[in-house]
Amino acid sequence: MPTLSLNQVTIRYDGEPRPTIGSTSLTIDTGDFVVLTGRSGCGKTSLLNVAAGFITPSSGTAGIDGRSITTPGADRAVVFQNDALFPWLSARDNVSFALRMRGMPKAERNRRADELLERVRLPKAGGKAVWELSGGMRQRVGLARALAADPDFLLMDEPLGALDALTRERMQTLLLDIWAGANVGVLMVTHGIEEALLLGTRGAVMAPDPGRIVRVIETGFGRRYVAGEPVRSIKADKDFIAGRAELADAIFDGEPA
Ligand SMILES: Nc1ncnc2c1ncn2[C@@H]1O[C@H](COP(=O)(O)OP(=O)(O)OP(=O)(O)O)[C@@H](O)[C@H]1O
Repeated sequence: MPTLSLNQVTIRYDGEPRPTIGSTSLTIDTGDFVVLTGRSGCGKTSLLNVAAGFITPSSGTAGIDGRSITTPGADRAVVFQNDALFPWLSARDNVSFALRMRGMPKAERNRRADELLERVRLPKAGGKAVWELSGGMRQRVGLARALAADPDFLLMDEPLGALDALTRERMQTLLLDIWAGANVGVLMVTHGIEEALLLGTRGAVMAPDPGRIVRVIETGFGRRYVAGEPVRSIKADKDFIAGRAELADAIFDGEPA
C-alpha cells in the first residue's frame, strides 16, 4: 500500500519576495480521502501540483514510499476543474486513450473503457462525441480516463467546481462510490465546506501568507454514506452541522465569511 508524503515542503515561485507555501507536511495513504480547503490564493493548487510532480518544492521533499516525486507519473492521476478531454474523440476513445498508451490491444481497451464508463454511471455514452455531453457527463468521462491508468493516487483540483449545484451533489456521491470501489488514496482541492466534510476522511484547512495547513479535521461522513446512510440524513446530523461550523471557523479564522 503506497504512501504519498509531502515533508516540510516550501514553494517560492521565481521572482516572488516571499514563499507561497511555508513548511507544510501531508501524508496520503491508500484509502485516505484528504480534502484540502482554504481561502482563495492560500496555495492549495500549488501543494497539489507538488504531489502531481508538476512543480518541484523549493525545499523539503515529496515522495512515494521513499522515492522522490520529480515528474508526473502513471501512479498519480490528475483531474482538473475542466475536463481537458480530446474534443475530436468519442467518450470511449477518450478513456481508452490512456490504455492505448500502455499498449493494450483495441478490443480489450474498448471493453475496459466501457466498464469504466459504467462505473462513472455513463453506461450508454461510449459512442457519443464530447460535444454531445453535458458538463457533468464530461467530468465523469474525465474521471473514467483518470481511473483507466489504474493509479495509486487520484489528485483532483476542484473537480466539481464548474458544475451546477444539483449536478455537483450527484457527483459528490459518485466520487465517494469511486473511492470506495478503487484502491486509491485521494487528494482533492475544494472551496466547498460541505463538500470537504462529506467527502473527506480528513479535511485539511490551509491559511495564506505563507500557505500552510493550520487545521486537520478527521471526518467519517463519507464512510457513513458508503455504508448505506442517505446523504440527506448525514447532512441533517448535528455532528455534520457542528463540523461545518468548525471547518468554516478554521477557514475564516474568526473573520466574517
Ligand atoms: N507559477 C506561478 N508563479 C508565480 N506565482 C504563482 C504561480 N502559481 C501560483 N502562484 C501564486 O501562488 C499563490 C497561490 O496560488 P494557488 O493557485 O496555489 O492557490 P489556491 O489556494 O489554489 O487558489 P484558488 O483557491 O484561488 O484556486 C497565488 O498568489 C498565485 O498567484
